[in-house]
Amino acid sequence: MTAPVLRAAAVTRTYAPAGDVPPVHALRGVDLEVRAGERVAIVGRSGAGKSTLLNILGLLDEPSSGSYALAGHETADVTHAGRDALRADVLGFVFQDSHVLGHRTVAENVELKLAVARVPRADRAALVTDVLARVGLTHRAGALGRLLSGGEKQRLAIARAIVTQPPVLLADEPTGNLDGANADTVLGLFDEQAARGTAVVVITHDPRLAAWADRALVLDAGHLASAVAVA
Ligand SMILES: Nc1ncnc2c1ncn2[C@@H]1O[C@H](COP(=O)(O)OP(=O)(O)OP(=O)(O)O)[C@@H](O)[C@H]1O
Repeated sequence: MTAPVLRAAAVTRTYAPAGDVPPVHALRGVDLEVRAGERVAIVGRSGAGKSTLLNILGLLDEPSSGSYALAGHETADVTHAGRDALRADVLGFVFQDSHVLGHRTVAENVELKLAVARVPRADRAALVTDVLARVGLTHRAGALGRLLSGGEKQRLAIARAIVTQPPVLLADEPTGNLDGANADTVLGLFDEQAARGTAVVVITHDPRLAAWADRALVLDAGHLASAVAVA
């Protein structure tokens, strides 16, 4: 079996606020391995530690203890600059509110991601064209981001996240603001990406996403528990 593309081992994260406030043990020893092409949903109540875990998986935060390896790199051994490069090369992010740049066109929104990922300028236009076709936004390529509908914005967010063909796609409530049809479209795009070998990890309140994933895990008070039995 192939090595996991993402491996968290005994990860804890304790927030230690200043003053008399007691520390918060947001993650209490999380083990997680995800392989290429797997679709994993992590569900949990508000305050369970989902954002904390996503921040660590996305290299936006570091564990208090334990280890996290991404695409074969032990992240504790990576320099600050190395983390930025690793994030750009290995990760795609999709957030609930899409973070689309409203005053840039759809095509520019995608091209900016390629620039950050240091893709040569000469290669960018073809990649933008290809990914906009995949998410069904070819006809909106010249439209400003702020003029898109909610579903279109989320498809643009996905286009940006997948245009570099990252080995790992992390999504935070990716269907939270969408109606059923648009949510299905988003999950269909994730399916396609997983079929291309990307590991897709979705963090959500929505138990329906557990039914979509290959594997569903429950985060409860900082513990990541066994797969949920999906009805
Ligand atoms: N910067 C911080 N300082 C102190 N405590 C924090 C901080 N960030 C999160 N927490 C606490 O850590 C715990 C886990 O928070 P986290 O945001 O990871 O949960 P969540 O599952 O994402 O919640 P939600 O679904 O409501 O966004 C909560 O008790 C929260 O109050």
